[in-house]
Amino acid sequence: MRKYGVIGLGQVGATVAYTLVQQGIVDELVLIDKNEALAKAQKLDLDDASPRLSSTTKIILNDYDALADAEVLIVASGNIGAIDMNSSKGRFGEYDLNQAIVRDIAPKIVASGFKGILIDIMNPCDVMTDYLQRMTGFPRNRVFGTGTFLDTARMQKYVGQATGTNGKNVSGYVYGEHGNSQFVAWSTVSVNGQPIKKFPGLNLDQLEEDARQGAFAVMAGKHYTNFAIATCGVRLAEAVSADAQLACPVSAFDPQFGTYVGMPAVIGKNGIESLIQLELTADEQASLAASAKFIKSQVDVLPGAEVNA
Ligand SMILES: NC(=O)c1ccc[n+]([C@@H]2O[C@H](COP(=O)([O-])OP(=O)(O)OC[C@H]3O[C@@H](n4cnc5c(N)ncnc54)[C@H](O)[C@@H]3O)[C@@H](O)[C@H]2O)c1
Repeated sequence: MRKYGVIGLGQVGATVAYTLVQQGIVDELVLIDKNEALAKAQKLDLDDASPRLSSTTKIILNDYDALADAEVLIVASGNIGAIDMNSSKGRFGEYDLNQAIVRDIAPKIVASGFKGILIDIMNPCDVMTDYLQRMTGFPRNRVFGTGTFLDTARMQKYVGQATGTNGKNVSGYVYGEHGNSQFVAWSTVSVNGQPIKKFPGLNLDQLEEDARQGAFAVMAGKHYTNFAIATCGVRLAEAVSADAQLACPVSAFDPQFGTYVGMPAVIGKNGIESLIQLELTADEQASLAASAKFIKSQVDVLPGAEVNA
């Protein structure tokens, strides 16, 4: 029996839940949101789909205890309305509100006896992932964030468009913060197996900026993003369940920096199975260190963050 949990049933959590139910990925799904009416409505809506689906998912509502035997817990709580599109704070518009969410949910997750892998989506993603790990005290391999998995998909899409290639055939990674200090490590990027430097005339700075601003391009029209991030979250959860040993960029704890930061890692049944340390250029290494330093500075000041630092 496969059982997952999702905390936060707004645009992102609801799309994660819908994907899991619609694709028959889980047998049981624990859905949790502090907004009882919303949680109930999401369950009703998903249950209404059940007679038309080829699989059946049992949905358990607002019961932390039911997480005890869940394999994966996806944290998609947050306050998307706190992000001001016109502010340079970006995802840090949610910083104050979402750190309080961590302090609310972390003890409840621990008390539930949850023993699985926790995947954080909540923004600012690297900071909240690190804080969740510290406040739960779970081993670091069992907690990771979606990090730059989505930013890397955006980079693949834009590089694919610029080179007339399907983005699936673009490899390489966006490193660093899921936020302003992220960067494309161009030394890792190739198109159909050819290094990016073999494609002259590309405006790499613009492509990097397009990937960095990808969320805001979507938010300009609908004030949230959901499909791509839910796809990323579900893909990572499935990689855990299948012990896929999937190499992909996520927000993982790097002892070198003492914090969570976006970098390639191998995902399997233990969560982060290993970090992939690529030989970056000196500039890329410096950008990664600077991004990690910024993330750590934002976590270290949070109440209680010193406990499991
Ligand atoms: N990492 C990424 O790449 C990425 C991409 C998109 C969105 N996000 C983030 O995901 C989060 C969710 O986005 P959204 O658009 O669904 O936001 P949303 O505001 O629509 O939904 C958040 C939900 O969390 C619930 N919630 C708040 N506090 C809670 C608590 N203490 N316990 C349980 N539930 C609680 C709210 O009731 C709400 O239903 C945000 O932080 C957003 O910035 C991250």
